[in-house]
Amino acid sequence: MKFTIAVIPGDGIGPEVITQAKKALNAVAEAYDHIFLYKEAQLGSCAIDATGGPLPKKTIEICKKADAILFGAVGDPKYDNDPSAKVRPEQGLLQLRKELDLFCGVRPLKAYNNLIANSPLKREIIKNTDFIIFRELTGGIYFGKKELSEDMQSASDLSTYTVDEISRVAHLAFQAAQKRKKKVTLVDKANVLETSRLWRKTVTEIAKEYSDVSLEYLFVDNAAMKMILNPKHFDVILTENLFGDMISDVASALCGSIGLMASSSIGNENALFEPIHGSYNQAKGKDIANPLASILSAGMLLKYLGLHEEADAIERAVDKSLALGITTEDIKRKIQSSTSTSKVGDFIADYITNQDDSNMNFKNIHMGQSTII
Ligand SMILES: NC(=O)c1ccc[n+]([C@@H]2O[C@H](COP(=O)([O-])OP(=O)(O)OC[C@H]3O[C@@H](n4cnc5c(N)ncnc54)[C@H](O)[C@@H]3O)[C@@H](O)[C@H]2O)c1
Ligand SMILES: CC(C)[C@H](C(=O)O)[C@@H](O)C(=O)O
Ligand SMILES: [Mg+2]
Repeated sequence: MKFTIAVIPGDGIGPEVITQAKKALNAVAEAYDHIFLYKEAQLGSCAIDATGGPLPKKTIEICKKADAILFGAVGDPKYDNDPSAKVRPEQGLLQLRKELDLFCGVRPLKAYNNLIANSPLKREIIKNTDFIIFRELTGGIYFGKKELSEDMQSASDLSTYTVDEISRVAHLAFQAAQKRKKKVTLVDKANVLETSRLWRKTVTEIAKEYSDVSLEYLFVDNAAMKMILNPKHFDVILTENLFGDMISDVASALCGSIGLMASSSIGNENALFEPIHGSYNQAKGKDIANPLASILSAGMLLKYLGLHEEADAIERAVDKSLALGITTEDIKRKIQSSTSTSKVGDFIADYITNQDDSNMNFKNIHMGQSTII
């Protein structure tokens, strides 16, 4: 089959990790006889440099025409460290989410058996953790009116939610729970925020349509604590935009590194796939960033296109790289040395091509100073 994929490498480590995800997609294309046509587009700091704005019109056009979008990361310290900058790279990503109405952020977290020792949590606490965050992505405080007073002595960000905005993401969360352990945890701050109370009321009503799914409520501060003390408590977490951003980074740390956590941003017409991490500019160009979150995002993209077997091939290759310890430094095992971003990508692509490891020459895969055999 033939698919057009919009590819937005973005800033910092974005291009490096997206190169590895494309290697995996190319290996899938070859092994399963598909054609992936890549249309590259700019977004973020690189787009500001090239066009003056973070989201060129051309990028929107390319994304709208594509079957799916693969995205790296945005952000640059020159904007992070300048609170008065009016144009910012992140605005490009937020505008794209809004423009394409990508209202549902899906962020799965699974504890890999081969990485249990890399978790900051005790083995018995992290083992078998498997939950998924449904994060509302186009509403709330991210998109409300922002104001800075003329004397610059006060500022405000407005958070607004409508019943419709809450309902559409809630339905997707309940439907996902029906295929999993049948439990939705609504994470909010209903003891303080009016928007959270609207979330509770709306989600409680919707839950009646899913009698096979149980609904529980947790305040976000308690949820963050529980995620560390007892992550197995969770199945599907449903939450608003800002809380979803925060708890997904907390979740990513549980399995050992944010460099492992993939995501999709789903709308009715389009879908974008991206690692949840940022542009990690300290690592830019060093070939040390973990590419697995991007590679796994490419796997989610394949599932979205209906290519389930192909997505499984990516997941198997990732599992194998973890089993063999062919990993970047953020998840290396104590007794092993790490390898580079590009070598991890090469391994994954080779493994997909060969479908197993019997034809592979591991001697080519250098583990820092040593080789793995
Ligand atoms: N979706 C996005 O594009 C996105 C997400 C988060 C942050 N940002 C932007 O990225 C820039 C940097 O933000 P930040 O430092 O807060 O977050 P970050 O995710 O870029 O990095 C935080 C830390 O996570 C680790 N990390 C991140 N990606 C990794 C990878 N692939 N492999 C190994 N370790 C990894 C590193 O230890 C890093 O110091 C900012 O400009 C921010 O706005 C963009
Ligand atoms: C870059 C930023 C706008 C973005 C967000 O806050 O949504 C990021 O942190 C994420 O998690 O995708
Ligand atoms: Mg984030």
